[in-house]
Amino acid sequence: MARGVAGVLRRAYTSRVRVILSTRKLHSFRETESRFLGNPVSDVPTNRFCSDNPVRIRLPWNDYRFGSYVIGKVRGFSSTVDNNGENDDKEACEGSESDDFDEEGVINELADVDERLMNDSAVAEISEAARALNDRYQDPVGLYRELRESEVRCKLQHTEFDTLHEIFGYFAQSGWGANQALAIYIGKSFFPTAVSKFRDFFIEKCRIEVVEDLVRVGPTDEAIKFLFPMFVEFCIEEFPDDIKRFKSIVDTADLTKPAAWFPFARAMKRKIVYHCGPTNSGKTYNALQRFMEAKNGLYCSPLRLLAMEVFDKVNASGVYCSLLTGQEKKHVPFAKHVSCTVEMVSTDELYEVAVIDEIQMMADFSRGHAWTKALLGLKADEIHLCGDPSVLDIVRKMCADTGDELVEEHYERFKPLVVEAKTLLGELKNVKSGDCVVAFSRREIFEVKMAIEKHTNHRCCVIYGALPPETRRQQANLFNDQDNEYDVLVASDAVGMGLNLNIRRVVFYSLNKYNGDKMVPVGASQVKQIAGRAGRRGSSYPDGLTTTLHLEDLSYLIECLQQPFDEVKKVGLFPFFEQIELFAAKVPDMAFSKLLEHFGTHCKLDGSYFLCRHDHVKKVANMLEKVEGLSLEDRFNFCFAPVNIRNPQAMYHLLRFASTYSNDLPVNVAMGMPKGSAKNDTELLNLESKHQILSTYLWLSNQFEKKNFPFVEKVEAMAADIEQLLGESLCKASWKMESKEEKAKGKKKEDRGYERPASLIKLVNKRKEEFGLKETPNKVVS
Ligand SMILES: Nc1ncnc2c1ncn2[C@@H]1O[C@H](COP(=O)(O)OP(=O)(O)OP(=O)(O)O)[C@@H](O)[C@H]1O
Ligand SMILES: [Mg+2]
Repeated sequence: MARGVAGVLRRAYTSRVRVILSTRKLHSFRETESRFLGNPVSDVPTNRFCSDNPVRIRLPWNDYRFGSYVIGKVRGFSSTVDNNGENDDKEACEGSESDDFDEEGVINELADVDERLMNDSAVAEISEAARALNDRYQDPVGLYRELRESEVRCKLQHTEFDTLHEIFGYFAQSGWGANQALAIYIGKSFFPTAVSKFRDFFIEKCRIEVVEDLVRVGPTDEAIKFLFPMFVEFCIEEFPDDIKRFKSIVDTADLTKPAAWFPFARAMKRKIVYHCGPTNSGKTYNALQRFMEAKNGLYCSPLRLLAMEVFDKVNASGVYCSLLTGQEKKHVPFAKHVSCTVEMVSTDELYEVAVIDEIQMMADFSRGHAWTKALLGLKADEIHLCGDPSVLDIVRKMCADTGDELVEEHYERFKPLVVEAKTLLGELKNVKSGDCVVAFSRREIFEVKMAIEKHTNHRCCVIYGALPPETRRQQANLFNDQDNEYDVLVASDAVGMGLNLNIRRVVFYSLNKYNGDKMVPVGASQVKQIAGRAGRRGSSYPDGLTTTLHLEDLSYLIECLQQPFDEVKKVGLFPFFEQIELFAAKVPDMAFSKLLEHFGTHCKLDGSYFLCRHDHVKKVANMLEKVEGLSLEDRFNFCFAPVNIRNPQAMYHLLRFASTYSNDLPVNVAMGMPKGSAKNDTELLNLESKHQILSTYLWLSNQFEKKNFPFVEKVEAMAADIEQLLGESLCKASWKMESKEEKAKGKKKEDRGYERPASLIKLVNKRKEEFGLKETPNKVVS
């Protein structure tokens, strides 16, 4: 080893090396592990082994020298190093940080040696050394036993000692090692300590010839994989208490078999009917027909507004139906049917027919768990799912797991959606009666409304997320009613799901949206949902049109509408309170926000599920940390209250509600009521904000005992007053929008007429040129 092990290895890893290992040894390791833990092999968290997933390991020296990655495809513990060109594939390229490559450093070090040859020879050398190591010690567990029993202390040279330290240092930092160690319940935080204890043991006990062989392999993945089975045996003997403790934490965070959480639903033979198709194809209509025929039923909606629409329709057709949302319970006497928001689903009641609308929302990053829970847990003889085809495959898989019968019904749109190629040519004065102009921010919505009302004779209704559903409904009714002057709707994506409005044409004002961090193009499935509001069967405009304000956005719109539905591979899950409670018992004295984070890092999930994001919950949990005297369950409920975390006033009131509750005092809303409708945007925002606070109170009153929230009637009356004021304000709204800076400075913006924020979709411009979209005729897309 004339050039020194470390030098050779560094050079070796400038070329991409793939480590291929056999599954046989992995399996034998799993058996060892399950034997110890008393688990059948199948209970072991197999996802931790990543047996089919490439593992990307950052080499410790990357940071200061080569900046390259090694891709190891882990299939077991006997390893070979394979540097054939064919393995030098795109995975390696994806992960490589070749931009950081310190070329000068390499050149200095390698002097006049041909780098490629050097790498190849170095790799070959390691490969040879690793092969020799594995051939010589085919039974690492046996070797470990031998070391355990050995009385002899081996004498090491300085260089060997240093290289061993390098090897174990590399081991302690190995992502692969830390992941594999999870399978024997060595947690990631304990892993480096376990490795350092193992190093001390190894250095003390190891035979000199093993050390020499290992040193030849150096700080590489091969060395780790050789040492790993010994490490496992060592941990099992040395750290039984740590392993048991960690295992019990992991077991309480086990989300691997969500179907088993609902034994009653599992005991039933349920029939699942999947109404699968695009927007405006009659999916919800047909499911509701079955719902209304049943002797009792439950309809689960993605939106309060849609739950209200169904509540109205079902009652109007002579079937008594109650309404249940987080904020509102409208019990209709003798009703055996309920229209609810999906978060309010009870898995305790027995129904003949349940409908879960917009089932593709199972894949939603934050709310998906509510749909998953409804599908797995509802006790209904028949469950009708309405949705697009994106979750069809995963629903098939879930039904196979639960043993439910699945019937698929496929739908086509009643009438094709036609894209108007002419667009509005950038002029809002080209809007027509029955248009819905879609913008993705509150500010843009008002700018559009003002511009249309200033430059045309049309009057606009508005619908956006911050408005209470009652106000949205009132605006929707105003627009749907043909006997008034309000014939244009300006709306955000809040109009997107399932609603039936009298829309002739959906016009996209822009196709960019703020995602909480930056502006991004609106996703294809959302564009489809929104465009699908045009031309609903039974409305005044059964032929649907869609277009954009600007020609430059048109090709992106067409592209979205033509895109096939993505196939969803995973759906959302979230633990029940009881699971969090069990977990909390294992990690006492942990702050609730930390507890949620801890749960997130320790939970086990199988490949079809992901843990829903709960950043918003953690923010509220952080704020409520200073409120003492709340039980874990109370805290859990407060943290899930619907509150706009970006609204300080709303957060302040939630904090007050929680503090009052924790002192066992009746919770009240201390808030001045506005005297009249809004005369400017600040006053309108104030109305919206006040309504949100009242809405939070009402939601909490449904989670906690009535004695703690005794002012529900008063708060409902206040909320109704504000809804009234909001409705009046929106009809009268004709003020100019101010920017944040102008608001802060109290300055008026110079009137430059209508201006649109610059489009993000530069790509579209390019494509427009490519396809010469100016000549595009109207296009039927579905
Ligand atoms: N067979 C029918 N007879 C009369 N009206 C119908 C029929 N089927 C659907 N409709 C009406 O067509 C409109 C669209 O139907 P529906 O809401 O069921 O579509 P959808 O496929 O659920 O659309 P989305 O994906 O947007 O929710 C509704 O107003 C509905 O009442
Ligand atoms: Mg529908």
